[in-house]
Amino acid sequence: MAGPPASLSARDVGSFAYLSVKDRSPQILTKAIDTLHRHKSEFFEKHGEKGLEAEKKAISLLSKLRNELQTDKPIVPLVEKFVDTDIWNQYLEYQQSLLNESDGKPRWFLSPWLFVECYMYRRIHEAIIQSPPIDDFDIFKELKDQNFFESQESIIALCTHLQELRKTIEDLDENQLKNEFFKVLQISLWGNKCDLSLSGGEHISQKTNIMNSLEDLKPFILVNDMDRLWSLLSNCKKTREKESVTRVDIVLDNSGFELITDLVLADFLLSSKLATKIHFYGKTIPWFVSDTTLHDFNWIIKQLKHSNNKWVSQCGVDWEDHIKTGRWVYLDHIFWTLPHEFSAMSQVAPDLHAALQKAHLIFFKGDLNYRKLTGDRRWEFTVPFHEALSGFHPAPLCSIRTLKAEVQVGLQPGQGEQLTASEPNWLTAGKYGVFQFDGPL
Ligand SMILES: O=P(O)(O)OC[C@H]1O[C@](O)(CO)[C@@H](O)[C@@H]1O
Ligand SMILES: [Mn+2]
Repeated sequence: MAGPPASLSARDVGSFAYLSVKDRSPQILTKAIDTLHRHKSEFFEKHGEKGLEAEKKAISLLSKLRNELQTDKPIVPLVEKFVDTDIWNQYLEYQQSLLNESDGKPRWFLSPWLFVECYMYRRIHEAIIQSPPIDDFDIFKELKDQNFFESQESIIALCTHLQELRKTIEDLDENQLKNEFFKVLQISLWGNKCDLSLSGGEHISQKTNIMNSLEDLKPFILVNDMDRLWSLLSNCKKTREKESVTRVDIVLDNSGFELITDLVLADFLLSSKLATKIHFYGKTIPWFVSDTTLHDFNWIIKQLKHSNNKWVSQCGVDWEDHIKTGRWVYLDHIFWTLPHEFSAMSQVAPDLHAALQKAHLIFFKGDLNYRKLTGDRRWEFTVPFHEALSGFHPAPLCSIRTLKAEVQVGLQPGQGEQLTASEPNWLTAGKYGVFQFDGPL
């Protein structure tokens, strides 16, 4: 049997992977360096001379990293001891083992894009932890926070919608509840347009009320398995015994506006009783610019709670309560910031895999999760999603993702070709989206 197709890689000159490594990644590193510069006086105030030295050290490490990338140097092992250092270095050896003699060592413009891109963010983290006393500095924090502040109008609209809905939710009939479920799902999907790594760290936020755009955006949903999600969860609700649990896990993506849309979805699942418990998974270290860490998660809920808008602050209060009462649980795991595709999870992180198996449904938010679900490979557009998952089926799962990388499976025959002919960048502009489900019918 033929193996899976080749990985996306910057070795394909002109591909999105190539352009990302060539242009976007150095741009992100430059911004990171600039951020350190701008925080110089803050470091000095906090730590005195030691803070200044640390800032210099981190900048020089990041400049070195940018130079390695731009001159296509071999990928070198991580040096600083951290919980995942050995796993990373083993993975590097594995990548080395895949190469022919003539290719030499894994390199930025040769190796799989998923690997080198994850590696870049892991090296950024290494530069910071090698620079105490500023070793807990989140270099992307201000960008994430800015995205949140700039999306205020849309956040107010979402929180108002949710609070109004909660008042009457008990009175809705099946069909009305289904429609509301579909609305919060679509809000969460389009929330994924707002990541900051696609824009190279340039501001991108949700300035307008997303609620008004849902109808207009429907044609851009290329795979729409929302009905299957409804069947699954409404069935759980109907058949659930009194004290038993329906757990939905959400593998989070970006903080800021997207996180709010995910929390709205999670709140709706509880209020509608489609679920009784939510597990959120975030990142342990700053990742792909805008991804959610525990700090971002707590920060955002606190911000909401202290808002002047009564609906927004009500959301903050309710959500804090969900956490206190254990209906919402935030978890992180080092696996989410490793370079492995998800089909390797049962081997690399059996504990996480076993935890996910206990969910009734898992949502995977965003583009990077989709790339890891499908192994970031050059699949034909019509390959079934189930096949592209390459054996990763811990529980029924659904990718909620706007397309920002050249991988898409599960399309109708001819659909991909037609889009390519009419819109050359349909795979990467974040304009199209999918709800792609895998699980028993
Ligand atoms: O936040 P998301 O949706 O995972 O997107 C991450 C982005 O980073 C990339 O990995 C490229 O750098 C793209 O796949 C995507 O544009
Ligand atoms: Mn992201």
